[in-house]
Amino acid sequence: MSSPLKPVDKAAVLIESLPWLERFHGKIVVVKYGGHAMTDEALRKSFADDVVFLRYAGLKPVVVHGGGPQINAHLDRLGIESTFTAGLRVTTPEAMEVVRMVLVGQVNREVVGEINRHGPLAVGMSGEDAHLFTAERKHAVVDGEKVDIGQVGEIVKVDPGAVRALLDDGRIPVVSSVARGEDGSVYNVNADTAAAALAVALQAQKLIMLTDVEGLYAKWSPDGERGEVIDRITADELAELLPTLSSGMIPKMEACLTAVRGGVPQAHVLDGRMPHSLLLEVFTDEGVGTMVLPTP
Ligand SMILES: Nc1ncnc2c1ncn2[C@@H]1O[C@H](COP(=O)(O)OP(=O)(O)O)[C@@H](O)[C@H]1O
Ligand SMILES: CC(=O)N[C@@H](CCC(=O)OP(=O)(O)O)C(=O)O
Repeated sequence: MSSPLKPVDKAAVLIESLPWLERFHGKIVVVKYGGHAMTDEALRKSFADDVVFLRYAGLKPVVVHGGGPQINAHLDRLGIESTFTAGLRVTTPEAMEVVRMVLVGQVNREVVGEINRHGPLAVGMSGEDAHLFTAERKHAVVDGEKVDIGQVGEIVKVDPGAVRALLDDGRIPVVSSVARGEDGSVYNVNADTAAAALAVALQAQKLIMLTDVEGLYAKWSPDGERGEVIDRITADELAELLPTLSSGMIPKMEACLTAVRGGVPQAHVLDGRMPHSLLLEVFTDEGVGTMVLPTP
């Protein structure tokens, strides 16, 4: 295959990754793979290639996947209405059955299958397996008021033993964001929230969120307003900005804040629609998207 790059430029690209390879060798990176970044076949393949690349480059990637659009499609097919409050799906017992079926039975299998085209690397798990996530019922807060949103869970305990065992065995854990309560109830956990909780429990070096925008816009409205993409923000600055955010960015940026305040050195929001954004973030000097850092 011919390439527009001269050999010397190819070598420059490869060598640019050396400091990052050194820095992240053997380190855990939690990647949140959003449902919007998996709607296209080519993107699913490039995501799987990137995760396998990270693994063979000596990092320890852990994937936590979402599947919001896939759940919506299934609920539509069944004629079940679904709404979101503060970025979280209001989850009736009927919707919970669909959420679990789609995340664990469909999306998880697809992500595992795509990665395993490269070899026996990925192992799928639900947050219910080996008590990975224990959750309690969560309420949303809208205009200062507590609002009931059904079987939505807030993670109160993470037991990452099974994930660590898979990493020690050289595997790539692929986790669905469904959790159990102490009382045996099943909960729908936002996948960003689940990824952050796992990144903290594993003391990951990075949390990377792949979504359907370039990063966090300084200004955003549903009718098309877009400000600049914020390339770096500290935890304290983000905490100040949080009350002004809307829709899916609320759980996503809350998750970045939880991760960084919980000891993860960097959390990133990247454009999952751009092929190989994951590799560019980890292995190049520029970085892409929005990076959240601890407040110095
Ligand atoms: N300030 C903002 N910057 C970027 N996106 C925003 C912002 N506020 C709200 N959004 C919305 O949040 C969406 C991402 O959240 P979500 O749809 O939950 O993604 P995912 O499925 O990847 O988790 C964006 O597509 C955009 O519509
Ligand atoms: C409570 C809640 O909102 N759960 C999410 C879980 C999936 C998810 O988070 O998917 P994305 O990452 O693709 O948005 C939902 O039901 O859609």
